[in-house]
Amino acid sequence: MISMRVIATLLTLRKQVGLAALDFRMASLHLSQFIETSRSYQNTAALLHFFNPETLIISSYNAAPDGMVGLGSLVDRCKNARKVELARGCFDDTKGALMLQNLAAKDTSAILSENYHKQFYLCLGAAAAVLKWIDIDQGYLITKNSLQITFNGSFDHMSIDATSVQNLEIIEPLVLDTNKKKNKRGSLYNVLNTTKTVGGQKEGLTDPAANIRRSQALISAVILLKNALDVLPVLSEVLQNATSSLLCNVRTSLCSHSAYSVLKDRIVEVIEEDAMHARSAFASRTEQCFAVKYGVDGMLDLARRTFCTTSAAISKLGEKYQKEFDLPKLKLVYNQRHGFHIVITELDLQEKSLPKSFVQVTKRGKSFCCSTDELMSLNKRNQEAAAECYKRTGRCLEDLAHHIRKDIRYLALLSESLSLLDMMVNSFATLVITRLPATYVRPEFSENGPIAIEAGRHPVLESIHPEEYVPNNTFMAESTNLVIVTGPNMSGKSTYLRQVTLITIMAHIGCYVPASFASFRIVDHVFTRIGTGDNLELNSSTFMAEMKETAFILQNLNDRSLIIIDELGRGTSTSDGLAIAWSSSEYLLSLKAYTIFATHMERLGELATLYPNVKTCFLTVDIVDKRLDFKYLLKEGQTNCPHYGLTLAEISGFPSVVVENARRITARLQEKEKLRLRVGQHKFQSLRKEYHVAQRLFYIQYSNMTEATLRNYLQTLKDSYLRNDM
Ligand SMILES: Nc1ncnc2c1ncn2[C@@H]1O[C@H](COP(=O)(O)OP(=O)(O)OP(=O)(O)O)[C@@H](O)[C@H]1O
Repeated sequence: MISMRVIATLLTLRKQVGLAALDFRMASLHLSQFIETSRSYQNTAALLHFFNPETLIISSYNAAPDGMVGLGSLVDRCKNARKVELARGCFDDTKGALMLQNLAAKDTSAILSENYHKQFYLCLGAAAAVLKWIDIDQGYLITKNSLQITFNGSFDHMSIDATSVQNLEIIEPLVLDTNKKKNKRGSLYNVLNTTKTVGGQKEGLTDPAANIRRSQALISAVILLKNALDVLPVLSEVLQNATSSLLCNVRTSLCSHSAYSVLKDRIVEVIEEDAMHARSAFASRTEQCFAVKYGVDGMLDLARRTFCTTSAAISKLGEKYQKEFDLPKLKLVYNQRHGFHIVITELDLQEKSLPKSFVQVTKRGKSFCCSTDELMSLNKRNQEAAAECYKRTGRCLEDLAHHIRKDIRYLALLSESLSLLDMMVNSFATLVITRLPATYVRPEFSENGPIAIEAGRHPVLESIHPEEYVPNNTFMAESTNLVIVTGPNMSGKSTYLRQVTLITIMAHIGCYVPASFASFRIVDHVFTRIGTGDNLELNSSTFMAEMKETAFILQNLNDRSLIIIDELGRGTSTSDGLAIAWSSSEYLLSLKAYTIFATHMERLGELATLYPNVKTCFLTVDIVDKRLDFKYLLKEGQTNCPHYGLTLAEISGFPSVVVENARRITARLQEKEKLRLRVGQHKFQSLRKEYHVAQRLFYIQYSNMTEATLRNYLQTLKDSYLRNDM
């Protein structure tokens, strides 16, 4: 979820929604325009939840189209946002397009062409309103060519609703550990969050409200910019042989652009060639004080001399204390809050007490922190000298900053490209390298092909127990679009469902995936229904929550959705529950969307005898010494561990007479079931066989088998058809 300093504008017309979200921290504007498929604006709500705006601007005229609930209730759901109503005239799409052309950091001819304008007039209108409001009401003016503009239509991105983001533990883990704290390593975001740059982490620009001294921030920004420009020649060399269009684009737009070398020459007229950004407080302070070249400002050179003299005096004072008090391990440490102070551990004190002249004593862990009158006075002079250096350096850099600002569009491109490379290298590529020897593969994509994953693994769970994790395969296609997964409690059903979804998401964000092979049909919406207990806040019962979540999925899915349902219909009577699960499945299998359904209801598996596009799978479990031995291996067919409920009851200490009686009842029920199923199976068996052969032949088009392998495959297919083994 993006937080803070986002202002969003909404404009709707019939079922179309245009949204503009202006993010102050990133100096970026996100435009979206799409057809709202949900009557209660669920897609729009998901987007607003993602942007989490502090202000939400809507048009004062927003009549609800037929059958829609109206914007009012949606806007009320954004509890953190201040609502602002503007006259419809402020949402002028022509003005919006002109403003964006003027403010955009990149060339906008592609996205603001006449075609685009006609098609996406709602989000352009929304953009006009937000830009007008920040100018007139807030007094902010956005500099020309400085705004990053992104556009998401409903056709080229995958949306994940807020509940699914929680269910899949994408940003934060659901499970609380024994200390009631969330396990911070347990989410997909934690696994991928290994980027090194600020942009890569999506943290963004400095918050104007933060209490950072202006000149210090300026010096640090200029040094960082110089360091970024320094790496461009190296980057150009590294990308020399790159073949991907993305990397080639980075090389041509960054490394060969003359604007960057001109900028660097201008910076090194003022800044020392070897000025580096340092992370430690002490090193960064020294770097900042000495960043500007000698001779640029006489007063600055004088302040530096005082800074050096006092720093040297402080260092000598430390040596003096070591000898005088016989404390060879005594250290003088610098931090931003206290400046220089004495640090000595209990152990190094060797049972001596601290000298009387040591004042302001505090204890941190096993160390004492303190100072002396002499050190405090030197510290003060040293701090004043540093402050004077910052002030003077800041002034020296003002001209330079003015010059740099003119090139802001190139800086925006530089920051965006380096953040992108950071994400690709330090997050995605690092993930692959650090998980070796576990395999991560480059996923393949097809327009209408299957989702096929070989030896797929859960990216988060695998990182916790790499040796023990059992990989599993997945195959879903339009001809097998409903997969029913059964298995006892704790056999790994939920994990498998989450694993398939997380692998799909990773593939769609451009990351390698934990599998030995993976191919995907483009998924534009992920839906999940995973029971996580009652929603106390909304006072919904388990059943009600289940129904609401399922209704949401059934109302909003489309042909390219991926749906995972972990149990449905448990919270009501057995017959009603099965009826709901059965009819929802029938609805889902009649569409082109792909669904995986985990359930304890074994009867749901009968769907596979009626519909050829339903596949049943089970997670294998053995019973050893009356105990369940979980294998976590997914196999095709019905469960290999029938009546595990009875086994569990027996292990739990049920009287044997009760268990025996239960076994007799189950056996009688099963006999009747078998008879009924035999009739059904007989009727559909030959049809199913032919369907499966046709399906396999059809999907050969998406494989890249060699001719020899293909011949082999066809022969095996023929043999199993003749053997009746399909
Ligand atoms: N493929 C796997 N390899 C190794 N361990 C696994 C695997 N899948 C699941 N597990 C382990 O099994 C535990 C139980 O898995 P999970 O919660 O998915 O079972 P479940 O069948 O959904 O249970 P329930 O029906 O009670 O919800 C997990 O916490 C995980 O530690």
